[in-house]
This record gives sequence, C-alpha cells and structure tokens, in this order.
Amino acid sequence: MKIGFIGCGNMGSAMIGGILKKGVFAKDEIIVSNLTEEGSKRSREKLGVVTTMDNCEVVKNANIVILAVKPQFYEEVISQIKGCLTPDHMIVGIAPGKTLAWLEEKCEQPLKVVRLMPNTPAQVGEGMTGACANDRVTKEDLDQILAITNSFGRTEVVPERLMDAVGAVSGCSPAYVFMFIEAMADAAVAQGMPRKQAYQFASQSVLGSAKMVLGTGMHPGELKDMVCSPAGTTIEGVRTLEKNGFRSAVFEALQAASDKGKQM
Ligand SMILES: NC(=O)C1=CN([C@@H]2O[C@H](COP(=O)(O)OP(=O)(O)OC[C@H]3O[C@@H](n4cnc5c(N)ncnc54)[C@H](O)[C@@H]3O)[C@@H](O)[C@H]2O)C=CC1
Ligand SMILES: O=C(O)[C@@H]1CCC=N1
Repeated sequence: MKIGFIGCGNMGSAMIGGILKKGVFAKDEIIVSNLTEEGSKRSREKLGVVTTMDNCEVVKNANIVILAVKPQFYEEVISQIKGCLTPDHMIVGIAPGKTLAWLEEKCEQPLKVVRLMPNTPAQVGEGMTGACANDRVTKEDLDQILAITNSFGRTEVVPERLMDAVGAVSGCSPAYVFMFIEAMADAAVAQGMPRKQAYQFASQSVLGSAKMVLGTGMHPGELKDMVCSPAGTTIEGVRTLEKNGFRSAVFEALQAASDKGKQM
C-alpha cells in the first residue's frame, strides 16, 4: 500500500475516484479507514480499495496519509496514529485552519507535512486544489502529491498564508455556485421551464462561462461586456444584480468563509 485515507466520506472518496481513474495508484495500493463496518463496506463496494477500522493500520501500510475527517476529529485521530508515524511518512491535512505547524505539533515529531485544500468537483475530475508543504517535504515528495491532486483536477502550490483564501475561493465556492445555479433554475421554472431542463440551461451556462475565463485568458469584465448589448436584456439584469448587492454579497460570503478558517 502506498497511500492511506483516514476517513472516506465526500472528499476522501472524490479524491480516490480521481486517483484510480488516472491510475496514480492501483486499488490494492490504497487503504482507507472508516468509523463503521457499514462505511468500510461502502468504500470496498464503491471504490474497491483495501479497508480497515483501525487508523494505525492505515499509517502502517501507507507512506502518504491523508486526514480526510472533519476538522473537529483531527486531534482525536492524530492522537491515535502518532505512535505509528515514522520520519518517512508524509501527513496530509485537508481541513481548514489546521496549519502545517499545528499538524506537526500535534504529531509530536519532526515530519513531512502537507496541507491541501481540494473541492468536491474532484468527483468529476474538475477539482481545484491549493497546496503547501513544510521544509521537510522534498521536491520529489511534492511532485508525488501534485500527481495525486492533478489526477482529479488542477493544483496550485501557494504560500501557506493564502490557504484560507483558497478555502473560500475554491474549497467552499462550489456550494455558492450550486446556490447560484439553483436560483437561476428557479427563475426559469417560474417562467414555465421544466425543472430538469432549467438545471441543464443554468449549469451548462456556468460551465461554458468558466471555460471561457480559463480558455481565453480574457478579463471576466470584458467577457461580461460581450454579453451586454446596448439597451439589451442582459444589462437590465446587470443593473438589478448591482442594485441588490450581488458582488458585495459574494465578496462578504468569501470573506466570512476565510475568516472562519482562520478561527478554526
Ligand atoms: N466537503 C468538501 O467540500 C471539502 C471538505 N474538506 C475537508 O475534508 C475533510 C473531510 O470532509 P468530508 O469528506 O466532507 O466529510 P465527511 O463527513 O463526508 O467524511 C468524513 C468521514 O470520516 C469518517 N470518520 C470520522 N471520524 C473518523 C475516525 N475517527 N476514524 C476514521 N474515520 C472517521 C466519517 O465516518 C466520514 O465517513 C474535512 O476536514 C473538510 O474540512 C476540504 C475541502 C472541501
Ligand atoms: O465547509 C468546510 O469547512 C469544508 C472546507 C471547504 C469546504 N468544505
């Protein structure tokens, strides 16, 4: 086994899906732990990986150990595994607020520590991950981590001080985008469009718009201007969004998410 996941819920299984699809690791090189036998059964059936209910087993069988539990369980999990860790292990935190220094301190030994902030679009191979690492992580180690994160989307290595910003702009933002899609679809349904069709129109428009930003390198404002015909329909919507504080609402939401990360 080469890579281990402690916890295999939404994020763990999304990451493993990408890893398997791109063949970065084979099924028998991935070990995951779950709290319950039911969870283990789900991981085996859905992903085909090796499972255990003993978190130390994960550490003993993998040199890269991803802590894929909710932040409030980090301390408990680290206290269970710290006795099994060796200097060869790479510990990977994916929770907001759990800094490199905090992870190293809780593990009570000098270790290779990586912080990742992935997002759920990893499930469909379109994830965005921010990454940073401590000084013990070599270029080779980091390349190995990037091969993993790139298997389920894009990755940017950032200074650790940006990890709360990353958490907001890509870790949390899918939730806000889903709310935006839902709201647009609701409006189309209100005008008589069937619900399923409304989701397709709204989602494909978000997907295409995102691809235009990434693919053209053009400023989002310029792309917006291309849609707004003089005296047309779009600019009326722009006026209404501005009147209702759309940009400010988004700005404040990301600021709140980032601030929360700093407190955790
Ligand atoms: N869901 C998301 O969009 C993102 C989540 N994250 C981070 O990923 C981590 C995991 O989040 P999710 O996958 O969403 O949570 P989740 O609740 O879906 O999965 C966590 C899993 O860990 C298991 N678990 C809990 N305690 C355990 C223990 N002591 N030993 C072994 N397994 C245990 C749970 O049964 C569950 O299956 C969190 O730290 C979260 O902040 C990071 C970026 C995005
Ligand atoms: O809500 C959370 O705290 C996690 C981290 C980023 C996305 N979900």
